[in-house]
Amino acid sequence: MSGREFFTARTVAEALAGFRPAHRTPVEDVPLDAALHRVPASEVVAPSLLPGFPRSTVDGYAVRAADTYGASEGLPSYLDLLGAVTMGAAPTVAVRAGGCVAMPTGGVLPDGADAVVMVEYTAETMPGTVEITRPVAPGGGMVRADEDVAAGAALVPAGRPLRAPDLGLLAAAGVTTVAVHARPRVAIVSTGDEVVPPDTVELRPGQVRDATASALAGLVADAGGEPVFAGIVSDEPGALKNRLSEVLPDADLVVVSAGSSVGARDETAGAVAAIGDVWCHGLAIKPGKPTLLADCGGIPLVGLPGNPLSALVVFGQLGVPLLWRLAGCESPPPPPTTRARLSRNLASATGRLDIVQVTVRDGVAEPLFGPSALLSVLVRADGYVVIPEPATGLDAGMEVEVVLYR
Ligand SMILES: Nc1nc2c(c(=O)[nH]1)N[C@H]1C(S)=C(S)[C@@H](COP(=O)(O)OP(=O)(O)OC[C@H]3O[C@@H](n4cnc5c(N)ncnc54)[C@H](O)[C@@H]3O)O[C@H]1N2
Ligand code: MOO
Repeated sequence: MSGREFFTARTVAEALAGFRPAHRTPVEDVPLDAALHRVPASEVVAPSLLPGFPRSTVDGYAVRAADTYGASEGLPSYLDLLGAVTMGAAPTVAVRAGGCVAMPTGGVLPDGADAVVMVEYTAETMPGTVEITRPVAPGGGMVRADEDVAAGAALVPAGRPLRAPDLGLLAAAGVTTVAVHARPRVAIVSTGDEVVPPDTVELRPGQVRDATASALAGLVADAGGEPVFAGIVSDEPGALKNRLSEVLPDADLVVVSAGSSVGARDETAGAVAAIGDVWCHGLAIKPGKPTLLADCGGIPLVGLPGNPLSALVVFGQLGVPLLWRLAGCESPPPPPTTRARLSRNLASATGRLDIVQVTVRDGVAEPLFGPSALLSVLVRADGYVVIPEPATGLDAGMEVEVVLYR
């Protein structure tokens, strides 16, 4: 191994801050039913006010608030019933002093009215007269024409993945297509002479089925990307460089797993250096030290460790934020978390980010140990605890934040 070492070890914080290829996916128009979780390329400005008319929020009577001042059960105000508003239609009658108009929830407030008294505080004791037993302030029981969305206001911001209520507000405003960043296409390349496709029935001694590509495709899809399986490349010199040249033109991000350690057959760093600029080779993270980041003519490339567990941990920390950024989102939606007490001490080295898999039961986070060659550790975990770069460890009994898997 002499002479072979990682040539630029960086911290994860440095990588997140410093490895920022400018590439963004192109913008496309999609209909609302395909827009969930997509990232708007620019803010969508409301074409008109919402709700667009002053609107009752209760069943009752539209009034002039001043006509209800001082009203009580003992001393009601008496108002003339001037008519009724019909749902989905313009009022045919206005409210004048001393009068009121029957209102359904969601109806258009008639001219002259500035509030709606709830039906519970009224009584129609005589035909044509309404008794009001509680006062209402101006603006009570109604919303203004521009109270949901004002003129020129943004319906949804740029750069934040669309959520279900966003789709509702866009629909309410009559916006039925939205300009979003295309899903980043992520070319997933596995390497290694021993790695064979998952549908291989009989394994020869030493062969392993490609576990990483399928799992990475799941993480990519979860983060709004489009996984593209780019096959398994042998350790033969030149093979990886050739495959990378083929996949780069159609990719927004390239992910290569294995071959980035310091072993004699580890070809990734050489192949990548031949076609791009290596930003770092070696990252201060456990697991995942043999990570490589490169810029291949503007397209980011992440070289992941061979162990599937390590590959998935690193992709979660670096690949996922990178993927969102490619799609125009700088602050991806945070994963769910929970607070739990740590069951035992955890050691770390200062300057290194540690990701520790845990189970969580009854508020206790129990670390799962085992070499990163064991993918089943990730399957058993409920989530992970981060030991931050400056820390030398975490103490048993401490309350920690567990990032949960969904
Ligand atoms: N002398 C040292 N040896 C190792 C070091 C080190 O620092 N010094 N680091 C270890 C760590 S940590 C890891 S992680 C691995 C990473 O090595 P590579 O990135 O070069 O990956 P490989 O050696 O090719 O593979 C490691 C392991 O993972 C299996 N593998 C690879 N690809 C797949 C796949 N797609 N699906 C399933 N399994 C896969 C492969 O068969 C190996 O067993 O290096 C350590 N060694
Ligand atoms: O860092 Mo390796 O990536 O620990 O398994």
